[in-house]
Amino acid sequence: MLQTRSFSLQVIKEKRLDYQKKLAESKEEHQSFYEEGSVKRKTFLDQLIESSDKTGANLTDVELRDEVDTFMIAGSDTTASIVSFALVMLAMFPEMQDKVYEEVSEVLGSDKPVEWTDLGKFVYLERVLKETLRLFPVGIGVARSVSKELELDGYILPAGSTAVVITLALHRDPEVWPDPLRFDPDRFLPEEVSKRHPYSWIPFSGGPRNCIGPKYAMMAMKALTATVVRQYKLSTTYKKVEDIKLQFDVAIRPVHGYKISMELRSSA
Ligand code: HEM
Repeated sequence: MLQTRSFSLQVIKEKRLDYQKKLAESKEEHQSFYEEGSVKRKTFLDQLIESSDKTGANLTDVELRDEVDTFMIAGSDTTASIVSFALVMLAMFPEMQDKVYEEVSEVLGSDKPVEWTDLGKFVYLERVLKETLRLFPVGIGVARSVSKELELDGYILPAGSTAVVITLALHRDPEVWPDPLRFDPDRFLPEEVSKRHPYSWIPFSGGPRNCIGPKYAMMAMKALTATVVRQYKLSTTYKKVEDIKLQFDVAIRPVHGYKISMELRSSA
């Protein structure tokens, strides 16, 4: 981790020097540094360096690195972990795996790679991923500091205290989710969703400081899961959701690993 962080810092220093050099050149030549309107896209780091400079925020290299790290950790570990849990679920429930395979084959045909325009058509896969996010919501909960005294359901939360919502407990509450340990993607059929409180499913948290990446995350998870299921048949020694004992580090993880066997499909 330390090595990665010093590597990130090195990249940031170089990018920043590059930015300053190009900025000076473009001022001399009265050109836009980033070729506005052209097809050339800025990377996330380019955008950060530029806006830090233009807005006068003047983030230090370490602050920039922390922003980049937040994106990398918040955006990649989370998605990877949900896809891994989803693959375990599909391995555990072969009839659901078949359904996903059929959907993916129908949309993609025999050898077309997944494209952005295909993702909206993976409706059953989306329900599978949502049900996975319910049972294994990555972050165990979300915390907020209480800025002024608040009465909630007859309880007083004093100013200065910390309020924590344990997402995992909410997502497995039998009053909200009947038979909560049953993996059932059809809980996310529109007619079922409309029966529940909008905040009964909050894997990305809620309110003004919720996750910024749900749409991108869903796209990435669909693309990855579809690509794997299309090529491999999955199986696992796990028999039921209760068998997956969880440990809580920064994210929820299975104590005994994801335990998936993959067999290349004959049509792949
Ligand atoms: C399955 C994938 C993901 C899950 C389950 C997830 C979940 C969460 C949760 C629970 C929070 C805490 C929000 C709060 O405190 O209320 C959060 C924050 C955040 N997430 Fe995600 N996330 C995912 C993917 C992503 C992706 C793909 C990105 C970036 C592209 C991202 C960027 C962020 C950032 C920057 C924050 C901090 C927001 C803030 O403090 O204002 N996340 N995420």
